[in-house]
Amino acid sequence: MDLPWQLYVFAFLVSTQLFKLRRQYERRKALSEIPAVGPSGVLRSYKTVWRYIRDARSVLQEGYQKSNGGLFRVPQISGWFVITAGRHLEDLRTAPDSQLSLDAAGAELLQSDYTMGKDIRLDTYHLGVLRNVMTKKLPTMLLDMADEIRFSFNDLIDRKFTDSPNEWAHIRASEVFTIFVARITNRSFVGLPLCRNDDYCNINIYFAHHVMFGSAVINCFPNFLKPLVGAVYNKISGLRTRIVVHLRPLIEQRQREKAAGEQRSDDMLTWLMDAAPPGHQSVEAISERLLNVNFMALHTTAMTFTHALFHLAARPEYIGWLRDEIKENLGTEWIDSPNVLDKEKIEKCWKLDSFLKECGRLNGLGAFSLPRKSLVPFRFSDGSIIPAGTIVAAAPTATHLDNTLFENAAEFDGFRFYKQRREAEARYGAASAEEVKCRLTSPSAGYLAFGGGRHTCPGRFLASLEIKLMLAYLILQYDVRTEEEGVRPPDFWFGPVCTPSQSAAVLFRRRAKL
Ligand code: HEM
Repeated sequence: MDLPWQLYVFAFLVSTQLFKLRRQYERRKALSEIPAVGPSGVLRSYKTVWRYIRDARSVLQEGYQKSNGGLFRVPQISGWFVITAGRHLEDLRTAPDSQLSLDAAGAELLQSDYTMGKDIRLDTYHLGVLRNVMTKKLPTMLLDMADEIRFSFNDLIDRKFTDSPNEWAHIRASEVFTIFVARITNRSFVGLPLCRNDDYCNINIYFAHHVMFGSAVINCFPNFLKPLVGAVYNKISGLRTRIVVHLRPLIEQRQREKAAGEQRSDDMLTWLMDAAPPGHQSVEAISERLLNVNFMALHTTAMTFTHALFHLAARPEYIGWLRDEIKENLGTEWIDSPNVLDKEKIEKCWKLDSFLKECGRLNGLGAFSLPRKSLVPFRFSDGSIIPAGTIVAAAPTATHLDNTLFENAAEFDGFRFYKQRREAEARYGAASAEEVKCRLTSPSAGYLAFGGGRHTCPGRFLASLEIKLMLAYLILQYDVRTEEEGVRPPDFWFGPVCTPSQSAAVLFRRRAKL
């Protein structure tokens, strides 16, 4: 008797799921030595999974405190994540990619092969461009960014004012400053006029939603169905195709200019085209690469800026202190003539640097960071072992609230790092390792806003410069306050992800004189 084909498919599906469950069971057994947050039984651990979805920050905080600087694990729908602190965090930061891999973690957590495209994992040439080319070009990028900042403040903020004197305009900060950052960043990624094109900016902004939502959907399906679900999802979303429509004319023009030996634009698009190895040079591949670089650059920078703006608006005393420092180091001429700016002058604003670092300490991107997947059984320096296939990460919020790392850790002190830096300078000299450690862009085992170790964010120098310039312009040109005076709008948390309030407004008032 012939069995119906549906039965074969059913048997295949059941056996792949059983195989998966068996692997999960073995991994669960291998991790049983590591203390768990909440009950560790298969069914009872789901209580903590639910708690994690609603309030990941407190789950990670509880694990961090109970483990006393050791490893701990938190349950997820798909198994357990192992979280590091102290010396284990140092192991995580320094482990080679062949043992603890960021790309493999991205492939699992973000389903990057389907949401972002396989190319970005198969060849990471964009990292070389960010670390080497972009960082050297910052002094010239700065001038373009300053010009775009002036345009965007005129276009997106000043238009909200009528002519009445002393007027306060309500600005929905998250929404407006995400558009700001998309324009300013893309001024040095693709130049004018594309950086001001609304559709182009929106594609880049919504790509983050595409990745986050897509990974949640695709993760619900068994591995063998993921390519199909991924293809359907990309077709429906359409963003990866739409970006090519905007970039094709620019890329083809630059290809023609290069062939003719002509002078080409000096921007991210050109640098990526020059660095792309064979097999990654098509218009589609370059467009996708730039879309992915934007994915990593835009929301991170916009959220960091907005968090800082909310702190500033709730604590007006800082506005005066920072204004004095900005005037002293940058003057005011650059507001109308960006050409007079230089990077060194901005770097002299130590109070601004410290203020931003403190904002990043207390209000970062979330409670879970530095995700890595173990490709082999990984041994920590104290001998603890996690099996291959485990997701391991750090808990930045809990680390940043650790009183043994930061005095009065729960308190906001905008000049905390400024005071430490002045002290380090006096004791060990300017540019000493101790002084450098206090800077916004210096990661450490206790400061994780930009990740750490071999994968420390390569865009942090650009982000720092961009945010400082935006804030400097804002502080010189406007007074700001929160809707409820002195009260910072509460952050929005979903699972381990933190964003500044999406609905809160900041009140802006134009200053009569600088
Ligand atoms: C304030 C803004 C930013 C914050 C807070 C931030 C934060 C981070 C964090 C936490 C990581 C993970 C590091 C790790 O796992 O160890 C990361 C990685 C990364 N960031 Fe940023 N980032 C920012 C801006 C940018 C910008 C502007 C760019 C690009 C121009 C960028 C490009 C990247 C890339 C490519 C990676 C992956 C590095 C790798 O694979 O080795 N980021 N960033």
